[in-house]
Amino acid sequence: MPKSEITLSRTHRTALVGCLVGLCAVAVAPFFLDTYFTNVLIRTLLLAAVVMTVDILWGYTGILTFGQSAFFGIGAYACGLVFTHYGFGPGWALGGLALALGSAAIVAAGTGWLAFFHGSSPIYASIITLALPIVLTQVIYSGGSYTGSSSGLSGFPTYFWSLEVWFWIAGSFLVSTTTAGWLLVRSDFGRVLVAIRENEDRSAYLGIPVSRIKTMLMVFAAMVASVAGFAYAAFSNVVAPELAGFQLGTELLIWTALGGRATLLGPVFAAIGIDTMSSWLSGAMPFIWKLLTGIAFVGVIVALPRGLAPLISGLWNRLRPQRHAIPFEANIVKASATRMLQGSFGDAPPLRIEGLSRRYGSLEVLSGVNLVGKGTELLGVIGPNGAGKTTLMRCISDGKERTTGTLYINNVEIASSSPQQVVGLGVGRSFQNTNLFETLTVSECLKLARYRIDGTSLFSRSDTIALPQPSLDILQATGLDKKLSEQTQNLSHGMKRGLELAMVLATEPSVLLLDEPTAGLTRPERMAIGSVLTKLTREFGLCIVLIEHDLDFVRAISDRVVVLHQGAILMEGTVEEVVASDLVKAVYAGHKEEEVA
Ligand SMILES: Nc1ncnc2c1ncn2[C@@H]1O[C@H](COP(=O)(O)OP(=O)(O)OP(=O)(O)O)[C@@H](O)[C@H]1O
Repeated sequence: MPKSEITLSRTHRTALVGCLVGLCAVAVAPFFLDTYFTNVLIRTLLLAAVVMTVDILWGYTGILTFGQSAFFGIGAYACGLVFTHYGFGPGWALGGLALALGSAAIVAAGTGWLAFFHGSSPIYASIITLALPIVLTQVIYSGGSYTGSSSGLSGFPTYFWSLEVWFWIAGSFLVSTTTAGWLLVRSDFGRVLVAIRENEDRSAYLGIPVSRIKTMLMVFAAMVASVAGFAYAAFSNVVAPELAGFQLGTELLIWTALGGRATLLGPVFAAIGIDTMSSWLSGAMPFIWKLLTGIAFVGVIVALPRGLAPLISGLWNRLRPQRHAIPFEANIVKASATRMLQGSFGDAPPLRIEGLSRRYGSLEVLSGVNLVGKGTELLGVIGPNGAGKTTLMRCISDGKERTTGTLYINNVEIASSSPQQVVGLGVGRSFQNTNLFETLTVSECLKLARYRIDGTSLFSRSDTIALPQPSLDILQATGLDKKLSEQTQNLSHGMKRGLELAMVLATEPSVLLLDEPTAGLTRPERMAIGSVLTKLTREFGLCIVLIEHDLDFVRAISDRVVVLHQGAILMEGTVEEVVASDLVKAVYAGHKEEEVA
């Protein structure tokens, strides 16, 4: 059996064992607890499940959300409203639960649509999620006798099961959702979430639908929170605006931070510990308990900015006998019948630009650019600093960048397509600055690049990555094929550039935009990359647009050269024509604009 299969089954086995241990603990715990603590723990276990969703959203995906309390409140009020105003019984309970799930999903989808549009900043999403509980609380306040206004609803008919039964329901819910969350963050999809957190723009330029993934994640997290809220209302027989409020939303974040972001179990245990302790302190020291918890919170954040879980796992790793983890070994194979390997993208020129301009306020960075990039052609774009070369790349790879003009990729107008949609049209872009996912391994990065074509697994890790031949060539030329389980932050600069190129090629582009791909590389590394690029045009029919300052490199590999100067095309021709041109020499010598014109 290959190693990777052992790792894969290990993950699921660990999840199964963890789930069973958790369920056993839940089954026996009520027999060791008094009534007061059982009561407190039922609420705490339900809130811990909500904290787990906050950790997936914030810790793993980087969405700082204050809004999970709103979904908890939606679930609680769905229960309170249905049981108070409409009816009580199994049918009504199921109807209320469906209402909770549906309302939470719709509100979360609306919030995601508002917060995660292409180009929105993370702080914008935080402000939207901050507004959500505030708005919802106001809606509850203005609901009069229907919502119970500031007093909420209480005394409605519900299931008055014993505390043990409610404890088992809350505990099983927490254990099952946490097991699912644990498998999710360890799966291939979990790596996609980390990639979005680490470098959202780069993820989009690999064709990953960042906004859609974030919105879907928010919808599922909201649904889990709403079920917890529904169960809490049915158990406690009380709903109040505070359940949907901003204060609870902030507490959920604090518990996540204290437990340790992106550790999943840390925030879950922190929620259980802190909420239980707070309940005890509020009874034992009613006047100073908030001060004490505040001081403890500040102390932990200052001393342990990454939370408690990394400290505890560090201590545990020191104490237990050293065991070497089996690294996750990916099996790289050649992708069969890829579009690239067929070497054909039809008769139309892969890239056509007509009348392109880009303004930043009153500054016109590009004006009236017309350009055609043919298949099997390496088009060098040169020009002095600030000429507009990178802006040109940005306009080709993002439909919302340009001010005017029309762009076609393989005869399809890009209109106002987002970067991931432009990747779908066949554009691959590498960046001027090496732009990778620092904590992911080489194989995880390559798998990300195949997301658009091969999809991803939600609850498991696949050990096989199918790559097109040019990606395999780059891996071999740079030695990356021997470093598949290495984190990218440990790679040399040359290897990082190589990996970036291999990732872009893994998306199977027909138009490849390269912004100084050999900057900072040694001569042998430049030669290796140069020969791969030449092969890409000759054998695979790609249209490559290459920005370079190294004129010798451009001369060695380009079929045609375009000179940009002050946002306009100054000259276009063969390498020899451009190099011999007095106009170009004058531009590079820094002569005044009038002299050049
Ligand atoms: N977001 C922005 N807002 C305002 N001005 C910008 C913005 N981005 C670029 N510019 C300006 O546009 C001009 C062209 O920038 P660009 O990065 O495209 O040049 P370049 O030819 O790629 O230069 P280099 O070779 O130094 O990378 C510069 O004057 C730059 O200051």
